[in-house]
Amino acid sequence: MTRGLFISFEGIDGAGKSSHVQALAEAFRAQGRAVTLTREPGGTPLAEKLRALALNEPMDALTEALVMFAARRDHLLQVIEPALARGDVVLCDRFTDATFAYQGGGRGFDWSVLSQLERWVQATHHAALREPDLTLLFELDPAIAAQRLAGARVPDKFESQPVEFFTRVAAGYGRRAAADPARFGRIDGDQPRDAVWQDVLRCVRERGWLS
Ligand SMILES: Nc1ncnc2c1ncn2[C@@H]1O[C@H](COP(=O)(O)OP(=O)(O)O)[C@@H](O)[C@H]1O
Ligand SMILES: Cc1cn([C@H]2C[C@H](O)[C@@H](COP(=O)(O)OP(=O)(O)O)O2)c(=O)[nH]c1=O
Repeated sequence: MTRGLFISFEGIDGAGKSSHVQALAEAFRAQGRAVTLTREPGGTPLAEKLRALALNEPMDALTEALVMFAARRDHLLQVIEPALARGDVVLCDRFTDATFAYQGGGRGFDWSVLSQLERWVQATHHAALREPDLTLLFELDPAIAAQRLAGARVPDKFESQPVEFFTRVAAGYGRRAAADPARFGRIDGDQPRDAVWQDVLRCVRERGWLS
C-alpha cells in the first residue's frame, strides 16, 4: 500500500502560500494520488468553531495556544491520521510550526510549554510524535507581505497586527527550521508567482514524491 505523506505550508500572513496549496494538490492528483486538503486552525466542524474564536476573539497567549492545540488534536484524530492511514497525501495549510511562530514568536509565549503541548497533542496510536514529512516555509520580508495584504482582504485578528509582530513570527519560524532543517523546504516568497511554484515543485521532486 502507498505510504501516506504529510506536507504542511507555513509563513507569515501575506507570504503567498495559499494558491500553491491547491496547485500542489492538483499536481499529486494528476499522478494518481488521493489528496486530503485541509487547514489549521480548522479542518473539522469542532476545529472550525475553535478557529472562529481564535481568529476573532481577544484572549491571552496561553488561552490562544490551548485553543490552537485543542483544534489540532481534533483535526489530527478525525482527519489527518485516518487520511495518512489510507495512504493519502495530506496537504495542510499551517500546522504546529504556526503555533511556535505566532504564539511563541509573535506573542512571546513560553517555547518550552509549547514543546510540551506539542508532545501531548501529537502523540497518537500511529505515531509517538506526529509531524509533517515536509514543511514548505514561504519566506518574505514582513513589510512586503503587509503591502501585498493591504486592500486584498479584510484583516483578521492576526493580519491586523503591526509589522514588528510579523518580524517576531518570522524569527519563530526561523528557529523551528534551524532545529529541524531536514523537514523544511525554505521558499523565497519574493519572486514572481511562477518562480515560487517552481521552487515548491523542486522541494517535492527532490524527495522523490512527484516526477
Ligand atoms: N509571488 C507573488 N508576487 C506578488 N503577489 C503575490 C504573490 N503570491 C501571492 N501574491 C498576492 O499576495 C497576497 C497574499 O497572498 P496569499 O497567497 O493569500 O498569502 P498567504 O496565504 O501566505 O497569506 C494576495 O493578494 C496574492 O494575490
Ligand atoms: C495554525 C495556527 C494559525 N495561527 C494564525 C496564523 C494566521 O494569521 C491565522 C489563520 O491562518 P490562515 O488560514 O493562513 O489565514 P488566512 O485564511 O487568512 O490565509 O491563524 C496561529 O496564530 N497559530 C496557529 O497555531
